[in-house]
Amino acid sequence: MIKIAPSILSADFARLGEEIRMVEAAGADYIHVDVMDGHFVPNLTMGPPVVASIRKVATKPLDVHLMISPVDPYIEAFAQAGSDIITVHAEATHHLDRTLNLIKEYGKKAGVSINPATPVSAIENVMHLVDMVLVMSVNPGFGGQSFIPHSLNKVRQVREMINRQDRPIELQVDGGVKPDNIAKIAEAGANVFVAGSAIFSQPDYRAVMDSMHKNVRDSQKNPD
Ligand SMILES: O=C(CO)[C@@H](O)[C@H](O)COP(=O)(O)O
Ligand SMILES: [Fe+2]
Repeated sequence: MIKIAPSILSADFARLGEEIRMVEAAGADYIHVDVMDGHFVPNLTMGPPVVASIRKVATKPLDVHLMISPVDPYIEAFAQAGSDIITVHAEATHHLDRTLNLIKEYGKKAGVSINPATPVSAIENVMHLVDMVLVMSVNPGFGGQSFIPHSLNKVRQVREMINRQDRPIELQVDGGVKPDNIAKIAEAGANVFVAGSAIFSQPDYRAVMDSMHKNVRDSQKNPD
């Protein structure tokens, strides 16, 4: 079973509540919220007040992807705003172990993300602390970029690391995920798929998510 996390970065912000209700009705498993600071990534998006407003509308877990540095001073605000999963970048904090523990102290699920140029070894020593690993398949900062093919190797490596743990850890992929490449990414071992432009650029959100599920199912039935 795969999970789909629509990234609201590509939604119509003027109608954000309605967009969230629509993707939830269309089968979203998580609502993916991209937080950017104009420093760690070259773009600015939203902060805790917007997450708190989304919380009032969303019924699915809020999957908050923090692309901000420093990050520790903001964990409390994002936790109190109603995030369910808080994902931080390994590259954005000097003390990743401390940052992940901080998220857990607030009772939230902790995710760790790595950029395309970061080796999976960067997170080897924090696997015991995380509930989710996010492999970025584009350089973070913008929606609508193309999937970087080398990311598949990293997904395979992270899947092996997860399989060595004695508890379930989600493996999320974010960036350039589309109905036509999702099966390959699932085969590599991912189970949570962020998709922004692929969903919100189409008039029928359910049709996109259904085709994502179908393509993964078909490839599982007929490998190769
Ligand atoms: O974190 C990010 C970008 O930094 C993503 O969540 C994007 O918003 C995904 O958008 P698409 O590549 O699916 O259009
Ligand atoms: Fe994201």
